[in-house]
Formats: sequence, C-alpha cells, structure tokens
Amino acid sequence: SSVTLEHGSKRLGKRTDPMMGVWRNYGLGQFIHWGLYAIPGGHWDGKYYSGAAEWIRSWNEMPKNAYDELYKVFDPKAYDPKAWAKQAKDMGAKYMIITTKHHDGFCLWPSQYTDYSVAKSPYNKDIIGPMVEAYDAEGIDVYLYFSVMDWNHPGYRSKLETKEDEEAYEGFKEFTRNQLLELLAFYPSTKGLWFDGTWDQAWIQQAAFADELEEEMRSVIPGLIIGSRFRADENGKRHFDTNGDLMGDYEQGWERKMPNRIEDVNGNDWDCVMTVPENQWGYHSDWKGHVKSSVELIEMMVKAASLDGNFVINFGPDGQGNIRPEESLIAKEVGEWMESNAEAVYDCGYLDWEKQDWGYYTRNRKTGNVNLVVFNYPASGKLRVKVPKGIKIQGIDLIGTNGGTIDLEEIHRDEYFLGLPKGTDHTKPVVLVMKIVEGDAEVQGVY
Ligand SMILES: C[C@@H]1N[C@@H](c2cn(-c3ccccc3)nn2)[C@H](O)[C@@H]1O
Repeated sequence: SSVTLEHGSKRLGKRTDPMMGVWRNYGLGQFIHWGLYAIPGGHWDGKYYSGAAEWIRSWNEMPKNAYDELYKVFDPKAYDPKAWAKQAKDMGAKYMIITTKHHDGFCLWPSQYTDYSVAKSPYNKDIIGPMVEAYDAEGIDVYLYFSVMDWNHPGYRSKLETKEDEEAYEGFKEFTRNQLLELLAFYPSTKGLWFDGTWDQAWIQQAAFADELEEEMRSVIPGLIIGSRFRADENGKRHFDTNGDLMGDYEQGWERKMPNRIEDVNGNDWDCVMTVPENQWGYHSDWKGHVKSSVELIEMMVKAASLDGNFVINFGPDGQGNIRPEESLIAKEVGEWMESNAEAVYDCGYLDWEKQDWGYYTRNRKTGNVNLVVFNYPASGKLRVKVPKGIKIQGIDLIGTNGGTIDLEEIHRDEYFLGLPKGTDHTKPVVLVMKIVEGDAEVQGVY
C-alpha cells in the first residue's frame, strides 16, 4: 500500500513524450569534468593526491585558501570547444554532460550571482556558451551538470543545526535557484540538468523547496530532463520515494557501476556514468591503478544498451584545455568500432531472450532487428541462441569489418548454433544482426 506524498515521485512508469524518447535512444554520451581542480591535477606542493582529482580541495595537504586562489590563474589557452565537439562526434557520442559548477563552487559561466566564476579569471570569457554552441553544431545534445553542494558559498551548509544555519541556508537556496534559472536562460538549448552534490542533510530537508524548483525549471524549458538525484521526498528518501517510485525522469544511481540483470533497473530509464581510471573525474596528471581499455568501455556501453540504459564516458581536460592522450585514444578506438557497429547501440534496448555467455542481445527499437554482440568468443566458434516460441529467424548478417556468412544449425526446436566464419577477428567485439519474424508466419527467405 502506498502513502500519500506531497513531494514524492510525480509520475509512475517511464516518460512517454518524444524528448524522453530521444534520450532513451542515445546509447552513448560524453561526460566532461573541467574546472579549477584541473590546474593542480592531483598534486600540490610536490605531493601526490590519491583521491579523486576534483576533490583535491578537501585534501588536508591542500590549503583551502591556496585552492580558492586558483581562479586567478585560470587561463586555458588550449581550450577549443569545436575540437572537443568534433572528437565527441567521431567517438559516436549522442549527448554530452558538462560540469557548469562542481562542488568547489567555481562557475564556468559568468554568473551574475557570484564573483567565483570565469568572469573574474584571466580567461575572463564564458566557457559554457561556446561549448554548447559547438556541441549543438555537431548535433550532440547538451546537458548541464550542476552541483548543489557548493563549498565556496557562505550560506552553504551540510546540515542545519542553529538558527544562524537556517537563515544562511535560506540565502543559499535562493542563490541556487537563481543560478539554475540563469543557466536555463543563458543556455536554452540544453536538454536537461544532471544534478550532483545533493546528499547533504540540509538539502534533503528541502523537499518542498526542491519540488517547487524542479517544477519551475520544467516550466522554463518544457520537456527538460532531470534525473533522480536532484531532490528527496518529504521523508528524506532519495532516488526512490517512500513508496519506492522513481524520482525524476531516469535513475541516476549508476555512478562507476553497472546493473547486471534487467531486474536491477526496476523498469526505469537510467544512465551509467563511468570514469576511465577507477575513480578520477577531473584531470589527474598521474593516473594510478587500472585504466579501462576501449574494448572494456565498449562492453559496458553495449551491456547498458542491453539493459535499457545509456552509457556515459568521462573526459577530464587538463588546466590548459587539452584533452589528454589516453582519452583521445579511447575516443578514436570507440569511434572506429561505432563506425560499423553503431546500429547495435543507437535506438537499442533490452530483448527478453535468455542471456547467453558469448555476450549481449540488444533490440533495435526502430528496425526491430535483434543484435548479437559477441565479447566472449566461443572456443567452438558457434553461438548458442534460444529463440522464444513463435519467433522465426529470417536472416543473419555479420556486420562491421568482419564480413563472411553465418552457418545456422538447428540443434532442436527453437535452439540454434550460429557458426562464425573462420578467421573472424575476435580481438574486437563481433556483431551479428538478425532479422526475425514473429507469429507463426511461414518464413520466406534464407532460413
Ligand atoms: C559524477 C561524480 N560525482 C561526484 C562525487 C561522487 N562522490 C561520492 C561521495 C561519497 C561517496 C561516493 C561518491 N562525491 N562526489 C564526483 O566528483 C563526480 O562529479
């Protein structure tokens, strides 16, 4: 039984409007974490910061006032948003999420509500505007990341303990609303907001304020897409309200982790945002530990599509505005794979066929085709496929650079082995596109 909520979920089930349909079909996105933290790049005073580079201000070895002075040297001479957008286009990204303001409070746009922005830096120009224009020009939808937590604002509090806290926080709430309305006014082509830094008790207690603000933002840009991380319900429940219903338009809980089964996504839209190293979003000049390969990232992207989600790969440009070589290589290699295999990711979602060990099924919502994306090449060279009753295979194509014909063997009713051609290059994911017919229609054609 569900309880009546004033500030809980506003909708049961997925959004069904066209703008959300476009979001649902993206497949691949690019996250960009850029800000003052890229200047120290994980080091200070000759010491190595092993935490996430964008959190260096919270490091004991980093004097807070030294960090807060960094805006005086922010002057990224290499910043070239057109080049960034071209690279993202070549990678195959359909949307991009840019940090307008991270937890440190530094604004990459000339906000009228604070001096802690690019307007007070030697660079002294808007970073966000040219980026939005460049990505829009490449046909990549732009989403604005905004951290509610703001270590720079005097009214920010993680919790409200005194009367003074409450009064200061009222000013912070007004500041937050002003900045968000300002972003929507400055960059009206944005398709949505990606909120972060919303776990503090002080913010969680603002259910009514945040609910009203979300409504107001949605009225400013109809169809605006806002995830589950923005606000809590009146019982402090986040992502899912007291009744277990999703807040916002999609689930935003998959940060540096992936669901494994369709049950894990609760019938919701979702995105997974992923770092290339284990845990670095902002630029760190010295990555340690595991750095994901492009094949690893491609597998996560396909797995996300197979479970009705979007996959977002993070980039962290350096303090001068350069994209680092490791990320440029990933953009190149992912793009090369997408060039001939994108139809298995774009417009694709979950297919309720029994999962097989060789990889993932995705269903193309526009063509109806079934895609088989092979990551675990079988020693037998044969892919086991169990076709649900009433479904017939009409044709199978091996796409991508591989080419060749597929040998189809019916093991018994509705179960087949698909033989891959000898010499198939399986150092990269192999994609088969299967045309199927449903119902008992007599199958015309190849099989
Ligand atoms: C999208 C990512 N979210 C930010 C983050 C993650 N976290 C965090 C904090 C405590 C536990 C686990 C994660 N804090 N901030 C990261 O800094 C990055 O912006």
